[in-house]
Parts: sequence; C-alpha cells; structure tokens
Amino acid sequence: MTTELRQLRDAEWDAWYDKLDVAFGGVPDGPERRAWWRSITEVERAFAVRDGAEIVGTGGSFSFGLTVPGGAEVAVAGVTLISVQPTHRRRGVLRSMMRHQLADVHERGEALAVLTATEPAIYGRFGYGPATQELRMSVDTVRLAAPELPGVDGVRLRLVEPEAALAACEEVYGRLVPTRPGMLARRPHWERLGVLDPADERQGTGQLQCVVAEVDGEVRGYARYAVKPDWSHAGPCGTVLLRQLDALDPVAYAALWRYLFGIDLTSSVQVRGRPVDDPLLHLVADQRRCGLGVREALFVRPVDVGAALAARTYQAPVDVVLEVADDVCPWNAGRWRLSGDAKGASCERTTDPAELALPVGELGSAYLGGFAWSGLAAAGRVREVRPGALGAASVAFGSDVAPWLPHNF
Ligand SMILES: CC(=O)SCCNC(=O)CCNC(=O)[C@H](O)C(C)(C)COP(=O)(O)OP(=O)(O)OC[C@H]1O[C@@H](n2cnc3c(N)ncnc32)[C@H](O)[C@@H]1OP(=O)(O)O
Repeated sequence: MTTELRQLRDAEWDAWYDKLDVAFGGVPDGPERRAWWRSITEVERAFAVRDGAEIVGTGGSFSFGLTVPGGAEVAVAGVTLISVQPTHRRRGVLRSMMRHQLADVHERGEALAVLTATEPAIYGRFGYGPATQELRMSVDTVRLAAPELPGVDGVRLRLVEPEAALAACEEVYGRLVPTRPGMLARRPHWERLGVLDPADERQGTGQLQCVVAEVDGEVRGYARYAVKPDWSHAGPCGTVLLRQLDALDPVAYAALWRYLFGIDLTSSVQVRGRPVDDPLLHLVADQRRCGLGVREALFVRPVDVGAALAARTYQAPVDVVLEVADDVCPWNAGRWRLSGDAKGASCERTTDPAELALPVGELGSAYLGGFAWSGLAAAGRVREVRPGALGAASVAFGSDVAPWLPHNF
C-alpha cells in the first residue's frame, strides 16, 4: 500500500467529509450540521491521505485559544476529524498522520496540541495525556429540594429564542473563558454550536429552549435545554436535557438551577459535561441523588515543552529539573529547568541532573492542574529522583478551580 498525505483543498471538502461520515459509522450529518462543520473547518490546517485517487484518511485541527492556569490564553492546535477508512485500518495510516500533524503544529509555533477522543486508548502512544475531567449528572429533581440562595428572587428569568439570545449568552461565555483552565476562546462560527438544533436529531426531545437570567436588565447567565417528555402509570416523568449553563455569579447560577428543577412534567435533569467542582454539588442536600459519574474530557500534548511550561503560572514557587521522554517529538526529549511562581515562569534546556522524570503524556496530564503529580507518581508514571521534588511540583502545578472543557470538538 502506497499512500500520500497532502493538505486539503477547498474544492475537496465535500468528498473528504463524506469519508468522515463513513468512518464514523455511515450516518450522514443533516444539512444544518454539515454546513456548520463546513464553516468551522480550517482548510489550511486539514489534510487527506490518498491511496491513488481515493481518500483513505482525514485529519485536521482548529486554531484554538486555550486558557491555562494563571488565566493566559495560549494558541493550541485542537486536533479533530481524524479518520481512516475501514479498508485501510491497522496499517499505520493514523501513525503517519499523527507524526505529520505534530511536526506541522511545531512548525506553526503552537506549544500544545489538544483533543477529545472517540476512544481514549488511541492517543497515549502519541504523547497525549488525559488532562481534564467532566461530571455527568442525572439530578433527581423530585427527591431533591431546588437550590435556594439569598437574592435568587431578584433574578428575572426570561425564556427567549436561542438565536435571539445568542450574542448575550456568548458575552457571558466569553467573560468566563479566562477564569478556568481548559476553556476555549471562541473562533468565528463556534458560538453557533450552542444553538444547533436540527429537527432530525431530536430523537423524541422537544426543541431547544433558552432561559436567560437577568439582574437590573443585564444578562448574568443562561441555560439551554430541551425536554424529553415521558409518562408512566404513576404520571409524568419527563427529563430535562441540559446542554449548557453558564453564570457570572452564584445567585444567577442558583436561579437557573431552581428554574430547571421546577419544569413541570419532568422528574430529572441530565447533564453530560460539567466541571468536577460544579457548585450544584453544594446547593443540594444529597449529592447521591445527583447520579454522579466522572470521565476524562480533554487530552493535552505538549508539542514544545519549554514554551508550554513557560506559558502558565504556578500556585507556589517551583524550581525543578524535569527529564522528559518523548519518542514522537524528539525535540522535547531531555532535561528542562522550570522556574516559576504565580506571576510567571521560564523553562529552558539544562544539563543539570534530573529531579523528576516522566513521559511527555504525563506532563500533558499534569499541565492544566487537573491531575496531581503525586497521583501520577503513585501509578508509577512519574519518577522522583530528588526526594521532595514531587510534593513541591504537585502543589505548584495545581489549580484552585478544576480545569474544564466546555464542549467537545
Ligand atoms: C481526535 C479525533 O478526531 S478522535 C476520532 C478518531 N476516529 C475514529 O474513532 C473513527 C473510527 N476509527 C478510525 O478511523 C481508525 O480506526 C483510527 C483513526 C482510530 C485508527 O487508524 P489506523 O490507521 O487503523 O491506526 P494505525 O494503524 O496507524 O494504528 C496506530 C496504533 O494505534 C493503535 N490503534 C488504532 N486504533 C485503535 C483503537 N481504536 N483503540 C486502541 N488502539 C488503536 C494501533 O493498534 C497501533 O498501535 P501500535 O502503536 O501498538 O502499533
């Protein structure tokens, strides 16, 4: 098999996207979702692998801005649309795409590549480590009392057309982006992800609703959701499927949840991707009735170790020599001295002896503060060479808010 990888051309997009549909199971996107994917594809960052005239592999990335600990926005490659045709699998096509892409990201000067995985087991071998987690909740709104907080009655809630409220909701989202590692600054067209609601994808659920929370005429938060009605012998037992909820303060947040609890003819709110430190956990009397589940969300891959570590800040002063193993991006391999604190950091090549040794994927896992170095070391993934270095790094790399990726890509 001889294959050739080259950059996608604009005119090839439809044929390329058809191949993605096949690789992901053959259920084609409807016109609305397809048009959205077309609008967000950065063709100059996308590529196709061909076997003769036939496209057998696809891939690309988005030029995202990722919030890192300390609040800076760092330019990253959001790896996406990776697929290999069923006829060409397990022959190294993905491997060739990953190597090509990481070299390309390096050339572009982006310090990190990030992704969300269909199957997490694929990407560790390419230096990606799970770096954020998300909470899944199935909140029993019959057995739990609705959240209450002083001031909630002063919040005005309005049901509005999701489209009509898009700009105001986006403003709320944008103000939150720098406050939490893992959040993504929106590129053009991405804001429409929140209001995509093709009728053919609803699967028995009603149309998308948007409720905004206002104080003194200012939008302080919003929730987008749909209701899935259901009936049992005992009566109504519908579900509220919450798609997004963002709020700028605790009162707006509690008001939105109180509203969701009170939607008639429903008995639960289901939500798939909330931060693991979601405030709802402290607004209910019984967390067990929130049906909690946790899974990984964002994978992080340092592509330029020095630039990545210098781009974030550190909760406590840190001065440590890291020995990084990286077969896929050999320019990262070797020793780096990281010196930093809450104001800034530098990370340079050094010949000094290593104090901590780890593979690059584990550095990705620790990068946003979502996984502690101590936990990685307990699993044998980080080696403490100088006693004391591990605890100091664990504290310094931590984050006072849990890193969180607000949506897949
Ligand atoms: C970021 C995103 O876009 S996530 C989307 C990923 N795409 C999909 O899930 C679509 C359906 N799947 C596919 O298209 C393909 O099976 C792919 C892209 C996952 C794999 O492509 P392939 O060309 O078969 O992979 P390739 O032959 O290069 O394998 C490279 C390595 O990954 C491993 N691997 C490949 N697929 C998987 C998998 N699903 N789970 C675990 N390991 C895998 C291979 O065993 C091989 O391992 P090795 O390092 O021990 O040799």
